[in-house]
Amino acid sequence: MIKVAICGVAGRMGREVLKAVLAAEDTELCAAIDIFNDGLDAGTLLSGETLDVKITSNLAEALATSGAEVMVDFTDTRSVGANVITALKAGVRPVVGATGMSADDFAEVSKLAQNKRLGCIIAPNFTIGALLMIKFAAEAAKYFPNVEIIEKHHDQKLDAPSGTAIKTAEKIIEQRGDFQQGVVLEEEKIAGVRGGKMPGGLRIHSVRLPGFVAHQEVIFGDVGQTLTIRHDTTSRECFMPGVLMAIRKVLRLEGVVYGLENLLFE
Ligand SMILES: NC(=O)C1=CN([C@@H]2O[C@H](COP(=O)(O)OP(=O)(O)OC[C@H]3O[C@@H](n4cnc5c(N)ncnc54)[C@H](OP(=O)(O)O)[C@@H]3O)[C@@H](O)[C@H]2O)C=CC1
Ligand SMILES: O=C(O)C1=N[C@H](C(=O)O)C[C@H](O)C1
Repeated sequence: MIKVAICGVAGRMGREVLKAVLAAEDTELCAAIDIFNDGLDAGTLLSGETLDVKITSNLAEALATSGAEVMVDFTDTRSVGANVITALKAGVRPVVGATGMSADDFAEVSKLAQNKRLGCIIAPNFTIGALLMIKFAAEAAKYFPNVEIIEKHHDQKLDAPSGTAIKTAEKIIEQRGDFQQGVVLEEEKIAGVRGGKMPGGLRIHSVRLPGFVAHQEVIFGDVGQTLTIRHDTTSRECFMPGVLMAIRKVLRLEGVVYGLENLLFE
């Protein structure tokens, strides 16, 4: 059994991971971490059945006393870097779902994972649909270098753009090299109206509204035609096969793997 600590366990994704870890035959919940609910049994987050694992806000202590082998983090952009650094220092392998880690924290995490020879998976998106969308978008960019990304999420999301949109843009930019899109003389009459600008002029537009879960369109344009690659998430269960795969694979890795595509499409 793989001993798993879940950080951010009381959140939308944390609860889903809790269900998945309890249901899988080869994983076992050993620690449950969240800011509030200290001392409550983790089972209260689901049906109320006692799991004999108390929720705690003290990550370092939870990792030191629970025998955790893997820490799954679905906290948020503000906390994820520090949590992952704490896990690696404790010799625990992180599977990171929370998006928006700072570049400085990413660099420190990479160095720590390498020096300690510990696996660490940082995955902006765990769904097969999104991974295929990114793969197909990178392929299309060879032929359609003009492209913009629209991502739509629920209105409680803290980071913008989404980690998935950033990853998609990075893969497209890798394919199209120094290509520059758009008109140099363009003027924004309302600041931000053209979205966020990535290298080469690739724009990302972030929509935040109740009613959405997670959605993205990658729109390619050429003379007289457009091509749209679109992915829609309608519930959070779809992330779980990827999370469980990462929990299993991280045990055999050394260093950081950024993006599940590196493990799926090897
Ligand atoms: N990689 C992927 O496939 C996916 C990634 N995500 C990402 O996962 C993250 C979580 O999303 P979601 O579940 O919707 O968010 P939620 O806000 O529902 O959950 C986050 C939880 O983490 C808690 N938390 C925040 N900081 C800490 C900390 N330092 N220690 C312990 N717990 C903490 C929050 O507590 P409180 O509410 O009190 O602040 C909350 O319970 C986001 O970054 C999101 O972008 C989401 C879906 C899929
Ligand atoms: O916050 C979310 O909900 C999601 N976040 C991830 C991201 O930022 O890409 C993955 C998915 O889009 C859901």
